[in-house]
Amino acid sequence: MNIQLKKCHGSNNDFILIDEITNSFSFSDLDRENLALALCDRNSALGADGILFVMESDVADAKMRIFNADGSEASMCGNGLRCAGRYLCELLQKDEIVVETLKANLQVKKAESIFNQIPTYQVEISPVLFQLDQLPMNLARETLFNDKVPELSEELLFSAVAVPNPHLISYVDSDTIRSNIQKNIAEYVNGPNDLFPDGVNVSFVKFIQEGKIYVRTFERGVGFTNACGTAMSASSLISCLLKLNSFEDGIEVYTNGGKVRCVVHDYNGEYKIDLIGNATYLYDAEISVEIKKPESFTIVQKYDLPEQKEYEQLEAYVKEVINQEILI
Ligand SMILES: N[C@@H](CCC[C@H](N)C(=O)O)C(=O)O
Repeated sequence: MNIQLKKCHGSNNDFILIDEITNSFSFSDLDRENLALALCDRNSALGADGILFVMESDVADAKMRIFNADGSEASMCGNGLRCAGRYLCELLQKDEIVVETLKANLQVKKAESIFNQIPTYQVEISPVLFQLDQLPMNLARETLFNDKVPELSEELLFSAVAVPNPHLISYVDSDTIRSNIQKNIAEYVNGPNDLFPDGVNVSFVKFIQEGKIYVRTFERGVGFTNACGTAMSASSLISCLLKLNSFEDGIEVYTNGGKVRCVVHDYNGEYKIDLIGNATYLYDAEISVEIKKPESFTIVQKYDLPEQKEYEQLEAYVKEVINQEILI
């Protein structure tokens, strides 16, 4: 069969978007898993952090499902929702829509450009759950907020939160960011282990100054990525709870893949986060693929799209900030 796809990114967290609304593919979940394994493989002709499948929904304007590069399905993807949200807004010719995801129906809207003329979308990140059984994380306590987990480190303080995909967050200094500590912890909790039976996204965060943080994330099902939208949102929330930042104020979140703005809302102890950032199209392509043997897919045609040029200016600016604040 032939599949038309769009390659896109949010903060250089890159995705293959497959439209199951316009095309009636009737994939099974095993097909989606195998497509993710084959098409996201960085040694293949495509390569990506995940596949976004957009579909019809009975309860919202449309549905998005996200499959990680290792074929696992995640309940949410913030950077992916900006890309799928843009695609769906354009398809449905609306500026504001509701998208069904695995665990929640989320608002998406076109927003003012975050930098120059870069296409920018705002997505809702919720629900926010602190109970450890929601991640799940096996510790003999109900929640984990800025506390030690001796199984992981004798020094670092961790917070655990599901938004609703699971995140483990530690605020650290630049030396720790540059060390192998994050890699070792993240590989441990994403391998066979007793603490996180389903794995977890692991972020190390550096507070730069009020309203400005840097986040580096090792994603469950992928490895280190340029950025993770739900991780940037969860890290912003933790920064407010740590009183480093304020609720309702914009927080500029820097990553190796770019910069977004997060606004954390506190509705009487119920939290929601707005994640505002780019949704950039890289190219359109058509592949020929045997669905039972997707690893032997070939590219039939590919059209590069011009948007990345503008994004490169944001990348240059962000690189300067990271060099000053993190590397030195
Ligand atoms: N990159 C995403 C999150 C993708 C899912 C994650 N790897 C998981 O398994 O939870 C984002 O932008 O939020």
